[in-house]
Amino acid sequence: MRALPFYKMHGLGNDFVVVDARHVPVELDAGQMRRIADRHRGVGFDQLVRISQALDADARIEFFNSDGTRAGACGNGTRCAARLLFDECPGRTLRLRVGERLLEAERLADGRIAVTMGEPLLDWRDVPVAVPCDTVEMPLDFEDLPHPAGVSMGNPHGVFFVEDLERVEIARVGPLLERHPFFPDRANIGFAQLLGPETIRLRVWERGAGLTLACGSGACAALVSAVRRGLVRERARVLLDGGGELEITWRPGGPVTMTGPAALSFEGVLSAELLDR
Ligand SMILES: N[C@@H](CCC[C@H](N)C(=O)O)C(=O)O
Repeated sequence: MRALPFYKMHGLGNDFVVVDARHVPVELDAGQMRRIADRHRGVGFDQLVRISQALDADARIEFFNSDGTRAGACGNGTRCAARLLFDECPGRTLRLRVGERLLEAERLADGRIAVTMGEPLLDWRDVPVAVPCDTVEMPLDFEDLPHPAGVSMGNPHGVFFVEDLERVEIARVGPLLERHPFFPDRANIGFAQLLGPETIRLRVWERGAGLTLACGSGACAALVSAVRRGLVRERARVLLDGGGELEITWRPGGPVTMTGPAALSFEGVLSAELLDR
């Protein structure tokens, strides 16, 4: 494959290689993606984001984890793709096709991007989890962790509300929970601590990418779970490891909205050597 231009972007430190396949076909296999994701020999990313044409939207956005697997949603990556599209053609709103979902993005006057992420799926079969249950509090017994909540934002999330985030060994328990038989499609594992009536601190072990500095869909899942448990009302600031925050809102029965920054770090070219199959 010939050299391929890319954008290196991030949302609160959750970082992406973004490729534009709207005018040239870009097909990367899992091996190529893992090579590009390698932070020593490649470029490094948590997710690769591919923008392509859509018949029913301004663009189609797809996401791939650093282990080469596909992700059905990515909040921070969606804002980054929207930022590129807004830079190219400033306008009030964009419609983005992400899997089955049609998302809407808006660039605010302060430069942040607001995305309507669609409705959370809350049935146990939709998360999915292996055991029929109420996903507000799921019967997963794991060490001394409390029972998690389950949510799909187009991708699976388990959210554990803990008293003290510093006491959770995320790098150890994250991979065990990601691949726990309770989550048949694996899952993104969030650990949330309530800091106030409108403030949640969140750390996420991401499926297929490991511990990341931020996770947009994870922030949506945490807010939805906190609302369902009566811990917050319909809005919260979610503070992430990368610094900064996402503002998430959700009213039961409606879509989740996520607002936050999207940064362009640099533009580059993926070498033919890196893209060799
Ligand atoms: N970083 C993302 C979520 C990425 C997807 C995830 N690892 C999966 O496999 O579902 C975000 O900002 O939402």
